[in-house]
Amino acid sequence: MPHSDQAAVIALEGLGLTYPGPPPVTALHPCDLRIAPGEFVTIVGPSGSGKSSLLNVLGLLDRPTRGRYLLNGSDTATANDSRRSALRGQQIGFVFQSFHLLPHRSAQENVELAMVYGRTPRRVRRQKAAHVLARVGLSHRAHALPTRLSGGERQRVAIARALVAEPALLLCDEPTGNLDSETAAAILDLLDQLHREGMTILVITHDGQVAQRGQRVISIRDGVLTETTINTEAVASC
Ligand SMILES: Nc1ncnc2c1ncn2[C@@H]1O[C@H](COP(=O)(O)OP(=O)(O)OP(=O)(O)O)[C@@H](O)[C@H]1O
Repeated sequence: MPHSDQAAVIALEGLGLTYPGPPPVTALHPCDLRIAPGEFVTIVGPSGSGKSSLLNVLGLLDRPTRGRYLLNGSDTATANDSRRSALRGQQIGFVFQSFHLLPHRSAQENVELAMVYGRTPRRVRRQKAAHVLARVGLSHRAHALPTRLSGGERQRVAIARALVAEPALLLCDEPTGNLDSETAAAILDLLDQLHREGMTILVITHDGQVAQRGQRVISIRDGVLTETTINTEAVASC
């Protein structure tokens, strides 16, 4: 159980986003949110509620138009683009609905490629990739191409790739959106397992059942965040 005195992985302070237009559209109304290390948080909302806008801001792909966003203690709003790219690479592991794997590279190579921009020697890259593939239960398919893997196995590779740089946050965008319900449940079980191992996880989804797997469930509607289930001391207020 996270403690409120630990540094937050995500701290939003009066963060908001208005697209300039014309006409201007306020996609995110000013909100405060704190996610502590080791939490498993879901954000759920219908189409047009602001999920992608929030994901883009949290993933450092877009800048808020007001407020502050501290990622693992670093103030991202004042950072320049190259610092933000570095923070993104070091602190965030992304998991997408459609996996985004390189089709002509094996599972193992897809994971190794997530480390090529660092200074990790090849031998260590191989070891680390093998280790995370084992962690997601995919050692036996390490040398398969993505086209020879099932949807669930592809998402496991994508999760391994996201984990390999040891990010502070696993940021998942509709991680089960392309999977049948049984496979989706297995992927959510894997996220649960990673959470129990101490990973900080944020899942953004339109699916209420997926959202219920979170330790904290935050709903987003018309750009307003509201905490609906609170199992910890952490609080979101908007
Ligand atoms: N570039 C943009 N310029 C102006 N308005 C935008 C822009 N992108 C999104 N919006 C608007 O901001 C609001 C939130 O959109 P957003 O894409 O974040 O919602 P969403 O919850 O991700 O929707 P969906 O589930 O359909 O992808 C919507 O009203 C949308 O029309």
